[in-house]
Amino acid sequence: MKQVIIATKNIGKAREFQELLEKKGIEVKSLLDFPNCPDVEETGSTFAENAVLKAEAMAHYFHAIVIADDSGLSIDALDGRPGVYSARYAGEEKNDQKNIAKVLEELKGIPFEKRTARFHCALAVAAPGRRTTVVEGTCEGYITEVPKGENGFGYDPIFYVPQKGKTMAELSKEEKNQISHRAKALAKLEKQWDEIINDKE
Ligand SMILES: O=P(O)(O)OP(=O)(O)OP(=O)(O)OC[C@H]1O[C@@H](n2cnc3c(O)ncnc32)[C@H](O)[C@@H]1O
Ligand SMILES: [Mg+2]
Repeated sequence: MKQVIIATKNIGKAREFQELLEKKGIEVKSLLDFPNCPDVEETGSTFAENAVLKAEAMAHYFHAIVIADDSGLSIDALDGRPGVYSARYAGEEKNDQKNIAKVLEELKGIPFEKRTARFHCALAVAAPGRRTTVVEGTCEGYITEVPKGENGFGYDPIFYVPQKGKTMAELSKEEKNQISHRAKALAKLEKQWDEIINDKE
């Protein structure tokens, strides 16, 4: 079975990649399987820059093909925040509940129709001796006034998906994987899939 390493320590992301790739017959490992691997500083100013930083550092570390995901939520009424700071919006501890509470506080009094937002996902594929490629996907929605739903991770409970009439956290994992920013970005990698998986260095 072919194997891919996803350069993430986020269990929510790792599970989604497992779900998305294992049906293609690809075994997915994440950095959670390698507890001693180093942390990569996300010093870029865009999702794409950060995805490249993570993918290239880990491809170098593992001498293998690595896919990194840098993603986040961009809210129009907050001038695009939390953006690339989504994971740490309410502090270094990366607490989803606190991040959600901060966003809801900042959006207090703003009516639903002005609470437009989108999830972004940049995926970078890196391997030693290979030119790094980047693809991106987005998913449009609205920020709710209260969290709803138990599925997913991160900001999913406050992200309303109009075409489903539910928050992202109320969708099943199959439903989220049909419409998510991550699934859309991954679909764009499909064309390069054979080359990536059957790497000919
Ligand atoms: O860097 P890695 O190790 O991959 O893990 P991370 O959680 O730090 O990941 P990012 O730097 O890409 O930050 C992304 C944050 O954006 C949010 N996010 C990304 N994708 C999401 C999704 O599908 N649903 C909800 N929130 C999401 C969530 O808060 C993530 O922590
Ligand atoms: Mg991160």
